[in-house]
Amino acid sequence: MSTHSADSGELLHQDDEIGREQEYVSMLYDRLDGMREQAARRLTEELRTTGGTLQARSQRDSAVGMYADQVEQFSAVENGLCFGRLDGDDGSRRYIGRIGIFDASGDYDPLLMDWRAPAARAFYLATAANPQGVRRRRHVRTRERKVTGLNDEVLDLNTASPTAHEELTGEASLLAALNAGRTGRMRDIVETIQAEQDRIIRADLPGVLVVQGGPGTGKTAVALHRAAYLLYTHRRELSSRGVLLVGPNATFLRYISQVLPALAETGVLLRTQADLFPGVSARRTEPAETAALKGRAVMTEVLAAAVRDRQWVPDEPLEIELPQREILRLDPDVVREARERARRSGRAHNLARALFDIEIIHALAAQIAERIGADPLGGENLLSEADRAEIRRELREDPQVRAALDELWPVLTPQRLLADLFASPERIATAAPMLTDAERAALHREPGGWTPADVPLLDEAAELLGEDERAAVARRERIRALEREYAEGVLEIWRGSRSIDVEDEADGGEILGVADLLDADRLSERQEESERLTTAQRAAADRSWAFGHVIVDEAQELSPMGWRLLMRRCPSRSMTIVGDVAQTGALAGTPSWAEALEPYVAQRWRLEQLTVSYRTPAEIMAVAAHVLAEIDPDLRPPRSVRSSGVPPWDRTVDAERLAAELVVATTREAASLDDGRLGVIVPAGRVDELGAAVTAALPEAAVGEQPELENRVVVLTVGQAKGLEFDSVLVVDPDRIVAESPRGHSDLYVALTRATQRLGILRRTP
Ligand SMILES: Nc1ncnc2c1ncn2[C@@H]1O[C@H](COP(=O)(O)OP(=O)(O)OP(=O)(O)O)[C@@H](O)[C@H]1O
Repeated sequence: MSTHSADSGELLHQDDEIGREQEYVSMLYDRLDGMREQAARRLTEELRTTGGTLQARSQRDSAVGMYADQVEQFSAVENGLCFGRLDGDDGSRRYIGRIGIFDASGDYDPLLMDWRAPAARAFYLATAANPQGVRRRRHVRTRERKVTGLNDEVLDLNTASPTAHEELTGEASLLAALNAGRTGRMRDIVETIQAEQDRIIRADLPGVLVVQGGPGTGKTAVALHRAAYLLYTHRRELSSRGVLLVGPNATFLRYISQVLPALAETGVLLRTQADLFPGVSARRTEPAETAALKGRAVMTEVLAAAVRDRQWVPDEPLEIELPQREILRLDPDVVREARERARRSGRAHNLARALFDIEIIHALAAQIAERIGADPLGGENLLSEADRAEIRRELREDPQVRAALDELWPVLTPQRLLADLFASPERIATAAPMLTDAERAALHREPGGWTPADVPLLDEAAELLGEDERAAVARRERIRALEREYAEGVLEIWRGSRSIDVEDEADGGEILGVADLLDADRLSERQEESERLTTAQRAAADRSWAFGHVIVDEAQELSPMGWRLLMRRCPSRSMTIVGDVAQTGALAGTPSWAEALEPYVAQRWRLEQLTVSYRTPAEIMAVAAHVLAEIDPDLRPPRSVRSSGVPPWDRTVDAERLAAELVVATTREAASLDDGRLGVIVPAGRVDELGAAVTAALPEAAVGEQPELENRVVVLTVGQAKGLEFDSVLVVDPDRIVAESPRGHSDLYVALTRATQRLGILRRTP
C-alpha cells in the first residue's frame, strides 16, 4: 500500500488522494512523451535536409543542436518529473517539477512549473511563520511513473505540528532522503532544498560568492543546483560562454556526474585542475611537498626567470657560416641589444621572437652590405635599399641563420619550457635563486608525464610564452577531434531515442528510425561543414576560453598557482567558490578565503555560510568535533540535522593484527548494510596492503586509483574520499592518517565525517 503522511495532522483519504495525483502525474508524463516525440521528429526532419546556402546550413545546424538537446533533456527528467504541489490561500494550485511544461492546446497555462522559476520559490521558502501565500506544501513521491506517497505540510501556525522543526522545509521528505541508502552516485536535492541553501542557489550571477560550510552541509549539492539555476535564469548569457565546475579529483567528478543531467543540464564542463590544460593529461604523481612547492606564488617568478634564461646571449661572438663559406660574426653586444629591444616590447616570448629576428637580421645584413657594397673610393655604400631587402630575405631563409636564431631565442611550447627546466639542475639554479637547495632539488626530475601541480605551471608558462602557430594548429586539431566525438555522441542520443520509440510502437506509436537514416560517417561529414560544437566542448579544447561562470568545489584545496589559472579562465570574476577551510588537505591549499582571493578581487567578495550538516548524524559529529578542535579551537562543527541512534565504535588492536582485524570489521559492517555502501578509509601509505587484504576476503570491494564507487565496499585514502559519502564508514589507523601529513588533523576530520549512518574506528597499538 502507498504511504502517506500529513505532517500537520490534516486527515486525507490517502488512496483517493494518491489516485488523483497519479492522474495528474500521468497526464504530465503523456505531455513529456509528446514533447520528446515532437523534438525527435523535428530533429529527423532537419537531418534529412542537406545543402543550401551557408546561412541555411548554419540555421539548420543550430536547429539540429537545439532538438538534440531537447531530446536529451526530456529523457533526463524522466525520474521525479513532478515532485511538489503548492496550494495557495487564494485557491490556486501549482505543480513543481524538474522542467516547465505548458498546456500547448489551451492558453499555454503552466501544467508544471520549473523549480527554478521565481513562482516556484515558495516551495522552498514558505514556512508556517512566513507562509508567502501558501496554504499547503505537498511533496509528491514517485517511483518511475507511479505516485508512491505524499507528504503534506499545512502552513498554519495554529495547526503546525509541535514536533516539526520550524527551520526545515518538507521535514518528512528531507529525512526520508537523508536516511535513504547511498548508491555510490550523488543524487540531486531538488525536492528538498532548504531555505539557507536556496538563498545561495539563487544568489545573483555577478561577483565572487564564497560558500563556507562544514562537512555535509550541502556545499556540493548547492554548487550543482546553482549551476542549473544560473543556466536557467541567465541562459542566453551563459550558454555561449559556458559554465566550468572544478572538483578535487576524478573520483569526485564521477561521484557527482549524474546530478546535473538529472536536472536537465548538460552544458556544464566538469573538470579537475589536472585536466585544465588542453592536450595534457596530468596523471604522474609526486611527493605532496613538491606539489606544495609548485603551488606557491613564487613559481611565477621562477617561470619568468626560466623564460628569460632561454633568451641567450653568448659569451663569445657566434659564427654563422653562409653557403659560399662566408662567415658572419654575431657579436654578444649585438645579441644583447636585440634581446633588450625584444624584451622591451612587452610581448610574450614567442611573439617577441619576430622582433628579435628583425634586429639580428638587420645586424647581419649590415655586415654583408658592408662587405659587398663598400665603395672602393670611400663614398657611400653602393647598395640600394632593394638590394639590402634582398639580402635580409636571403638571410631569413638561410638554415644556418635560422638555427642560430633558434638557439638564441627558441620558440617554446609550455611543455618544452617546463620539461627542460625540471630536467636540468643548472636551469633550475638559474631560474630559482630564491628557493633553498632542497627545494631546487625537489623540482629536478626526468621528463615523462605531468602531475596535477604542473598544470597551473604549464598555464603560467603559456601566458609567458604566448601562442605560436604550432600551438594554434594543435588547438584547431583538438577542436576538430572533439567535433567528431560530438557527432558520435549525437548519434548515440538518437539511438537512445529510437529505443524509446520502439517501445512506444507497442502502444501504436511511430518509429522514428533516425539512426537508420544516418550513419556516423555521414554525420561526421555534416559536422565537417558545421560550426556547431557544444560550448563546453569548445571551451575544454581552448586554454584561452573565458567562461561565463566558474564554480569551484572543495576550493580550499587550490594552491595560489591554481587560483591564478582559474582566475584566467574567468576574467569577469563571476564565480561561486565552495569549500571548508577546516578540511584543507593540500599543503599549498587555502588557509583563509581572504588570503586566497585578495590578489584578484581585493575585498570584493561575498561570504555565505551553511551551518546545518545534512549528512553527518549528531553521534558522529560529536566524535569529529574533537578533531576539529585540534585544527583550531575556535572552529565550531555544523549542527547535525538528525541523530542516527547508533553510537560510533572505537577499537584498538595489536599493530600486527590490524589487517586481519580490518577484514573482520569490514565483513561485519558490510553484512549490516541493507543496500547501502561502506567506505573503508585507510592511510595513504597503507592503501595497497590493506586494500589487498580486504579484497582478498571480499572480492566485491573496490580499490585503486579510481575505485568504482558503486561497489558495496570501497577502500580508499582520505584524498580520494574528499567530498564523498557512504552509509557506513570505517576509519583505519587514524594516528597514521594524522602523522602522514602536516594537515593530518584536517584529513582525519574529513575521514570521520563521510558517514550518513554508522562510523567505526579501528586503531592499532603504537
Ligand atoms: N536539502 C537537502 N535535501 C536532501 N539532501 C541534502 C540536502 N542538503 C544536503 N543533502 C545531502 O547531504 C549530503 C551532503 O551534501 P554535500 O556532499 O553537498 O555536502 P558538502 O558540504 O559538500 O560536504 P563536504 O564538505 O563534506 O564535502 C548529500 O548526500 C546531500 O545530498
